[in-house]
Amino acid sequence: MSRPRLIVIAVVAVLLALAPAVLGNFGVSLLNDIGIGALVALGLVLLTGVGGATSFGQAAFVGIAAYATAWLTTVHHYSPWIGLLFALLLTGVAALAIGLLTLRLGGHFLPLSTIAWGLSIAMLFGNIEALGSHTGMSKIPALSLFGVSLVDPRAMYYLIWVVVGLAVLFCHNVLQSRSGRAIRSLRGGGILLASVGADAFRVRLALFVLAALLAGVAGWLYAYTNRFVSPSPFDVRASIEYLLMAVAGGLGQLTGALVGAAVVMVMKNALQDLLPLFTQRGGELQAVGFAILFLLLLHYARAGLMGFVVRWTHGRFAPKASSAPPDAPALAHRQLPARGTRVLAVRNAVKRFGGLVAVNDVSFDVAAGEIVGLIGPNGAGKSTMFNLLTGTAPMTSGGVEFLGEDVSGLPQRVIARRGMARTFQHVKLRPHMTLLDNVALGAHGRTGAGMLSAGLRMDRKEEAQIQAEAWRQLDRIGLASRAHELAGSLPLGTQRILEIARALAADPVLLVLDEPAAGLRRKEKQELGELLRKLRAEGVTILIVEHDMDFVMKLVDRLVVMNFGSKLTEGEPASVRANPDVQAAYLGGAVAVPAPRVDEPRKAVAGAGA
Ligand SMILES: Nc1ncnc2c1ncn2[C@@H]1O[C@H](COP(=O)(O)OP(=O)(O)OP(=O)(O)O)[C@@H](O)[C@H]1O
Repeated sequence: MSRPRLIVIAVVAVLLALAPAVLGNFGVSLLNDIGIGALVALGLVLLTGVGGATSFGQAAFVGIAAYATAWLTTVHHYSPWIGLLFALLLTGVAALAIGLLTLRLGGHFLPLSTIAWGLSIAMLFGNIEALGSHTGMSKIPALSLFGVSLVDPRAMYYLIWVVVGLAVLFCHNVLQSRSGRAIRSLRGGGILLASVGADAFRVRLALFVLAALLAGVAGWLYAYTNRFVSPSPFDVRASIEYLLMAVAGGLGQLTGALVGAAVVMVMKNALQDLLPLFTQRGGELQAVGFAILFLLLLHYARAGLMGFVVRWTHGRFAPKASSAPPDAPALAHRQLPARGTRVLAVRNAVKRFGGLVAVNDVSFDVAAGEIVGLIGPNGAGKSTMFNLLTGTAPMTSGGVEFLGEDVSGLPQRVIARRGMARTFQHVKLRPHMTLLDNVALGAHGRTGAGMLSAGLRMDRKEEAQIQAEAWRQLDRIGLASRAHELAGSLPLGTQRILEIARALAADPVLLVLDEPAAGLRRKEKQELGELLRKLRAEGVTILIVEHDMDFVMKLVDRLVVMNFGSKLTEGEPASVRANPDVQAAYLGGAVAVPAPRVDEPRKAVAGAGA
């Protein structure tokens, strides 16, 4: 960690430690509320800010935990610590059930569904007699820790802020881990994650449960801080307040949760004190005040207050990145099949999009250690074929065998984990992640550390291996010196090469490349060609779609040519080049002479199709 960052953390910790000594009861209670709010907002920073799933129902999880522990300790007189376990269990199970039902909803439907369950859970609290209906439950016993009673808010203060500190550390660790890279890639879409062997739904579900558990811890602390629970602090209005905290502080920064909670709580209290001086309708105006703050933030400070701080410091407080790979043993390597054995067999593949037959009864094989080019004019069905064989899209009929096993119908992530890695025609990198993190994501399917072990830093050994692998692959493509730059800062052509490094980090048997040379300069193309030849020499099998005929002809062992969705022919480059049908497909039959170099098939075909 950088020195200035350590100093800032130390100063904040000392100030927080000294605060109860100098603040009155009101100040301490306010800081307690800020700490509890920060825990919920922390979950929202992860879920909404990083993971891209907006929740308007987080207060319901606070409520579930608060009521669970209140009920267990007041009605059944269990220890508050058993109450904590019960509260977290109930919150986790509720989040799992709600997540399973709603997280597959796309677009605006997910936030809408969070409003629905947020409303219904809060209403439920008010309608259950055993939970005190609308009056709630009081006389929650005080907490005690190592024989010390925490009945005094000053004593609770230390517990709350130690928990907040530990929660921030846990979330920070998670974000820097294998799970964290998957979470940070959620906005890149399910296909990207599946291509590295990850299940986007499971990642989102785990994140949803983590955010709910943070809200659950907040609920447990709430119950013992206030020693009274009633339905209203857990309704959708409270959820919106938590969301406002996360937005105000900065959805992209964990520390934004703390800053946002402080801003919203202080503002809420200030409005509560000030508005009655001017009007009797202070309560209503307070809601208007918050609405205006929300609008101003969305217009002028979407990155929140911490976004300003990050920009102001120019990232100087960012953790110091290591400029060398860690010294760690290599990740386990896959046994590559013997050269010449069949790696891939596509059998009578058909794909229909409504009335359009994009792939029509195509069959071909790819053997271990060869480079096969899939070529054809624009719209021939090459990318669709890639999507079918990688499991990205389902076939209408036909089958695919990979390494001797039928993989037709298997999810993309399962096929990826069996050793098929791909790149995309439209590059799918995470622009705000470093080159190193983007490549490390590729090793997801080879490793297994989950969120819990990452949060507790029990994944150190595996993480060092992943980092070492990512450095190795970056070095292979000549980008190691730029490891800590953001992927979005690279030119498009270089981003394509970075995608290859990510695919290589998966230790593939078959590398499926969709137009890797597009946008590359001459020298970069030469280097790419050298890299692919080197990979072939190492035993990696490569299937490549490419429009640059010069590049393809010099590189591949065999070509499969598609036209209008069907296979036109296949064979060695020289024979394919001399094939009149192929020339006709590329040049529309307008020129019947052999074309030794077809530089721009797109233009030729555009002319042909006209
Ligand atoms: N999701 C889709 N829905 C409907 N039609 C599609 C879809 N994807 C592809 N197509 C159509 O299928 C045909 C084949 O497209 P595809 O992208 O596979 O061709 P291609 O050979 O990869 O072309 P290019 O070289 O331009 O990338 C095209 O007519 C395209 O419009």
